Amino acid sequence: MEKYDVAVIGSGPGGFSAAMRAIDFGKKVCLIEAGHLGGAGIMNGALTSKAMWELSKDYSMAARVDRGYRSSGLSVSYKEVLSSVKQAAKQARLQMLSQIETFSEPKNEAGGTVVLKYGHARFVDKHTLSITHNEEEELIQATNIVIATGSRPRSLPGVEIDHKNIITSDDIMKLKDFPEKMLIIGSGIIGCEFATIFSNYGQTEVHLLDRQKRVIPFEDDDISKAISNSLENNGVIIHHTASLGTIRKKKDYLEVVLDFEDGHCDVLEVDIALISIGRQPNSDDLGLENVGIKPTERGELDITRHCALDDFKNCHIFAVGDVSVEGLKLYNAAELQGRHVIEALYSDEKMPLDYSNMATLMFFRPLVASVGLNEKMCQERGIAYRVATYSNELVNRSIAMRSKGGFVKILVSDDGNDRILGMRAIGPQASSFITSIAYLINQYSSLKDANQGIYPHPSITEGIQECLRVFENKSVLKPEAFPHLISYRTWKPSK
Ligand SMILES: Cc1cc2nc3c(=O)[nH]c(=O)nc-3n(C[C@H](O)[C@H](O)[C@H](O)COP(=O)(O)OP(=O)(O)OC[C@H]3O[C@@H](n4cnc5c(N)ncnc54)[C@H](O)[C@@H]3O)c2cc1C
Ligand SMILES: NC(=O)c1ccc[n+]([C@@H]2O[C@H](COP(=O)([O-])OP(=O)(O)OC[C@H]3O[C@@H](n4cnc5c(N)ncnc54)[C@H](O)[C@@H]3O)[C@@H](O)[C@H]2O)c1
Repeated sequence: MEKYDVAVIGSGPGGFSAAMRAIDFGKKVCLIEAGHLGGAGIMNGALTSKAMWELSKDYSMAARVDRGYRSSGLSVSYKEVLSSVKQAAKQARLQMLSQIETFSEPKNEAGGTVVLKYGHARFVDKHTLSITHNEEEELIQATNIVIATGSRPRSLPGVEIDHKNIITSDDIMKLKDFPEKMLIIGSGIIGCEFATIFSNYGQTEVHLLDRQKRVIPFEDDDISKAISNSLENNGVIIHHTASLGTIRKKKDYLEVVLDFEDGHCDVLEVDIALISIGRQPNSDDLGLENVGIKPTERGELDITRHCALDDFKNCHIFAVGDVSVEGLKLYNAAELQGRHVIEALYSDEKMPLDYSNMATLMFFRPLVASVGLNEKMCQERGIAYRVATYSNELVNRSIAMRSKGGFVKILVSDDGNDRILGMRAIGPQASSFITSIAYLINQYSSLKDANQGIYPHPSITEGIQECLRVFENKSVLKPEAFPHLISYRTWKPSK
């Protein structure tokens, strides 16, 4: 039986980063993958959806008629879009394979190596895994085992996903053409991202089912409202306070009944129904019963701040990424955890993981970036705060881009320390500047520290600068002159 220092189950961002950091510590690593190399980090997930988003954004830009140009004969082929998206996935996968090949033999003094085995891994005992591939079984042993098996789309009780007309995000790349009419069930990040992508192409009538009054319900109302408005401006028809009644399969279409909170129903005919109501951890069929590990009711693996499934000192089995209960279900969270578990095992790194400055991007039109606390979180935790918003409409770069809408919103603590607590930014380039605020949060910086920055002109980041100045009543443009574009308020918990 082959023996390894570390076996990693799953090659998504969590598993791959763990395997690569283990090489740095001179370890002999076995990386096991049952499906696509790179997991949802690449295929049917972060990379492929972002490639689709980028292409759809370019197309929608070319289709504009309000910028002094008008393209003629513009057309788009879903097949060719997919071909480009597949190329993107292939490029990233080949890079991973190149590195795996490079380290199949020791390359430096530390001497770490990695072998990739395709197959489904299950625990036989605490140090032994069986790997099944094409009905052949192999056993391997490892001192430490990292479970990085990720997640899959959650199904909707009573609705059979046929992967043709009733689909999940895993099936988007199997579609043959742009649907004429599409219903997206679930208005979380995946639902709103695909609503943005398909509406950007303008080939599909997109309906979005939202159980509540606002999409992206975990964000503050002003953010959710801005996202709702921008989706609607892009042509998406949002059915707020609706739940799915029935889906009936007809010969050429789906007949869908939507039940609304006020008691009325709407019947729609669509070609495709996309179910995007969250994701389910891949913790079943891992033989966890053989090693005494019981997932939570939701199927997640309950880990410590060092990603251990038991007391760290006595633990040989760890879990990272979407399968775990900790952190946000994001690419960067999985990668952070994968790196951390190996550093905690083989170095002096003993600080528990801190997710407070983890930034997120949501790929709508325009982009939404977030880091740290929002008003809802502060209110739930009873944290007194001051909050300011500053519209991009007052920022010269945004004016030059002829870009409409978008704003930054910053929260600072109202406890005399003026600590930066969080930021939300809606607008172009939000992805590139969110990390500057993430850094300030990580450094426990105050408003005074943050105001030391000198921002380049003309840049969208000048909106952050002005927003920070609003707290100290030092902004160049004043809330009194632009009450609908600049706001400031405070909140304290009631005693
Ligand atoms: C449509 C979509 C868009 C997304 N966009 C973003 C984004 O823009 N930004 C962002 O930060 N996040 C995004 N995410 C989330 C991100 O992709 C995940 O959080 C991340 O991939 C989780 O990484 P992971 O390593 O935990 O698991 P995964 O990436 O899911 O990888 C797990 C791997 O384990 C393998 N596996 C499972 N069971 C076994 C087994 N028993 N044996 C062997 N192998 C096994 C699977 O085949 C899979 O390849 C998106 C997700 C989706 C679905
Ligand atoms: N840009 C990004 O960072 C990015 C992009 C895509 C996905 N992701 C990750 O993928 C994960 C999964 O995304 P998701 O959008 O599937 O989940 P989600 O948890 O973000 O949203 C699910 C939505 O479905 C709704 N819902 C739940 N049950 C429903 C039902 N029976 N009927 C109608 N609606 C229902 C919920 O109210 C919620 O709005 C997210 O947690 C996110 O972290 C991240």
